[in-house]
Parts: sequence; structure tokens; C-alpha cells
Amino acid sequence: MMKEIVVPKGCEWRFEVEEPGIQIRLANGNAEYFGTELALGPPYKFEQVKGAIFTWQGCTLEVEGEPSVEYVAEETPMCTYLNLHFALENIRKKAEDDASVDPSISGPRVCLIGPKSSGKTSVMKILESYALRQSRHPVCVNLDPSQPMVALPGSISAFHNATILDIQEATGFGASMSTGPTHILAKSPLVYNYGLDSPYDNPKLYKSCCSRLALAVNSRMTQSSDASVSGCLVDTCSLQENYERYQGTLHSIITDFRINIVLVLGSERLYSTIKRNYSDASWLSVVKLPSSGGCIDREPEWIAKWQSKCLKQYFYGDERMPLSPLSIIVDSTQLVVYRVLEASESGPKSSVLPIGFEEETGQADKQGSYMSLALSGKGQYLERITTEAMTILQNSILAISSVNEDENETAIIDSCILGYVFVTDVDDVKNRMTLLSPVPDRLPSNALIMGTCKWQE
Ligand SMILES: Nc1ncnc2c1ncn2[C@@H]1O[C@H](COP(=O)(O)OP(=O)(O)OP(=O)(O)O)[C@@H](O)[C@H]1O
Repeated sequence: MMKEIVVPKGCEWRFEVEEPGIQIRLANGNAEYFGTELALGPPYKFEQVKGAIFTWQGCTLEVEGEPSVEYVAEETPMCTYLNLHFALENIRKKAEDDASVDPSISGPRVCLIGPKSSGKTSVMKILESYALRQSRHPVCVNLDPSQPMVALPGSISAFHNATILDIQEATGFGASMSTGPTHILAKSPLVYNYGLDSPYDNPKLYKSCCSRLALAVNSRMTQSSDASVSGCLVDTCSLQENYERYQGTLHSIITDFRINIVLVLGSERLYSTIKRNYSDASWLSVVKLPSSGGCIDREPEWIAKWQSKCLKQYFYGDERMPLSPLSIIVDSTQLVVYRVLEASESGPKSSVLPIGFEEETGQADKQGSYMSLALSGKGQYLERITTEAMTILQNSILAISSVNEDENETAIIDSCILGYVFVTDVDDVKNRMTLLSPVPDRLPSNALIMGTCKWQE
């Protein structure tokens, strides 16, 4: 049944839907979904999302399907977010003007922080979409492995975007490159595999993955004047009550990504702590932002369903672009599969490594990890899974490393991800594994990494 919803100017229609979802058509007026404008006429399908359609001048929506929750909200922080966008735009204009004198001057490098469900990702989408509407292309960075952007759970990623965000895609950012034609130009993200759900599971590994991604983002920003002027938007994991635990990681994110603006959402206490901690840092502005009243906590079951939708979409596409993944059978003795370790499971301590190999820093560390991985199968961050133990891979999502299987642990951790395969069957008698792969042909690398992400088709 179709119903009409009139949204007055400056208001938003908030909704929550699961499967089978709803279809929304903008019948008249103008409207946007987290900053991305809706076209008049065509239907947009939303499934397994909680979101809002905001209008600056008023609109009428035609909705087919039954959302589990829906209402029109009169109070929104959209004016504040729009003002923030204009402030960032002024910094970009200044960077553009100054670039001829000093090319190292860059646009706003923004990091969004805040408690759980304070609206960090939504504000990032709004700021990215508003920037795109002014022909700016800030680099989008996602450092929350539990809620990936253009990638699968367990990863952190970045992309330099040239087109609008795809609001109908599961993550709300858009799909990555595929063999089929896409309605909206696909994104080509740079993805690193952290493999675990929370940065607290292995803080050292998380920091190392973030630093690696930051190096790539910084180098992109030096090579492209467009990226340099537009700046970047970095979405972080939610800060738990005990912010102190995350403090070191947050500081390394701020320095690695050369952040010059920290946006603190929805927590006065966090804002004042950050402001105090960086009171001497003249290069850093700490800005407080209100959370939208529409921000809503998602239960772990909801997140699990959403992650499953992202996984399904990665392999099978969606109604707009169905994909046909292939089942391939591989010889498991030819594969080198690693499991990402939580901090509590890390391999041998330096006390059992040969003299001269230390656990943490520098070259000694790299060789130490390599030695320990070679000696015991367990390194500082990864454990090699023996062919006999490969049954544990059943139903796992494996990230395909961009380095060869004979590389050491550090090289594997430092390398980006080419894609993912899903393990549908493991035959430990015949040493065969059946993988669901998005592309035909051989695997591009035999070095695979297993994280905590499992899936039931
Ligand atoms: N104005 C709004 N109306 C309705 N829903 C909203 C609104 N703003 C955000 N949401 C929804 O609230 C949920 C939480 O928002 P969001 O993901 O942006 O927060 P977050 O701080 O990034 O969350 P997390 O801490 O889990 O990373 C999301 O499902 C989002 O779509």
C-alpha cells in the first residue's frame, strides 16, 4: 500500500526498516538522505536501515511498504551541520588560494569522534555529500572495523570519491568496483585488514593498520591537488566510557592523518577532555557538535543482520546489479592462511626469541615476528593455520593479501587487501577447499587472512 507523507520545510522524516524494506519516491519538492539529494520521480529502495529524509524547502514523499518506526521530526541539527560545511569550504578556498605559494598547505583534515551511535558516520556522509555538491572531493576514511565502508567487516578503508554516495547500497557509501555496470560510478577503496571487531581486541595491530592507511592517504593527498585542497574526513570507532584506553590510539590517528580539526559529537565531557588534552596544540581545532535526535542505538543482532547484508551484497550484488560469484576448488596445501590474533593470544614473548630480537620496535621487531612465526607458527599478530587445522575456516571470510605467500608477517600486515573469498567447504581428507569468489580464475595471491568474520549464506 502506498502512502503520502508531507514533510514541512526544515523537518525530516525518520524511519526504521528491516527486510523486505520500503520504496520511497520524491513526488515533489526537494529532499536529501544524509546530504545526498534525491531525484524527483525514481523510487529508492531502503532495507535494513535506520535513516531520515530531510528537506530544506518542504517535500512530499510516496512510501510503499511498512517501516517499523516512522515519524516527522521538527528539530534537527542540519543548520549547524550546514554551517560547519561552509566553514570547511572556507578553509578549502583558502588552501586553494595559498597552494600556489606553498603546495604543502592542505584543506581541512577532519576526524569525527564521539560515543556509540552519536552520529559520526551520518555527519561524515552529510559533510562528504555537501562537499561533493560543491565539486570538492574529500578523501573518506573509515576506521571502524565493525561497520565498514565499501568493504567487509574487519577492515579499515579509504577512498577518494568523485561521484555521489550510493544511498541504496548497504553501507550507504557505494559498492566497490565489479565486473558489471553500475548505476553510480563504483568506488575504488584502499582496504587494510585488521580482522577483529574492536580496536580494543588488539590495539597495537589496530594502530599499525591505521598508520599504514594514513601513509597511503597522506601520499594520495600530496599527489592530488584536488584531494589536498578538499582534505579528508576520518570516521572513528565509538569511544567507550573509558576514553583513557583509546587515548593513545586516538592520538596516533590524529598525528598519522595530520588531523587539524576534531569534531566531537554528542558528549560534553569528551569534548572538554579532548579540548584540555590538546590545549597547547595550536594546529588543532576541537569543535563540539550536537548529535541528531534521530541517532539510534543498534542492537548487536541488528548489526549482525546488517553485516550479513553487506556480505551478501559483496558476493551477490543487489537488485540493481546482480552478481554471480563462482565456486572454486583449491588445493589447501598450496595456501598459506593466517589467523589474526587478539592481543591476549599473541605469540612468543621476546624472552623466548633469540638474543637481539625484541618484541616491539624497529627492525629487530620485524625479524622477531618473522622468526617467531617461522618457529612456532604464531607471530606477534598472526598465527599460521596448518593444513590439518583448516576445518576451522569453514564459513569464514578470508581477506586476500596483495603480497605473496612467502612474505613475512610484517609484509602481510602492511599490505592492502585485494578482495575476499568465502569458505563454503573444507575437505581435510582430500586437502581441498571450496571458496566462493567474486572473480573467476585463480586467486591473485595464495596468502589469505582469516579474521573473526563468519557468514551463513
Ligand atoms: N537524523 C537521523 N534520523 C534517523 N536516524 C538517524 C539519524 N541520524 C543517524 N541516524 C541513524 O542512527 C544510527 C547511528 O548513527 P551513526 O551510525 O551515524 O552513529 P555512529 O556514531 O557512527 O555509530 P557507531 O558508534 O556505531 O559507529 C544509524 O543507524 C543512523 O543511520
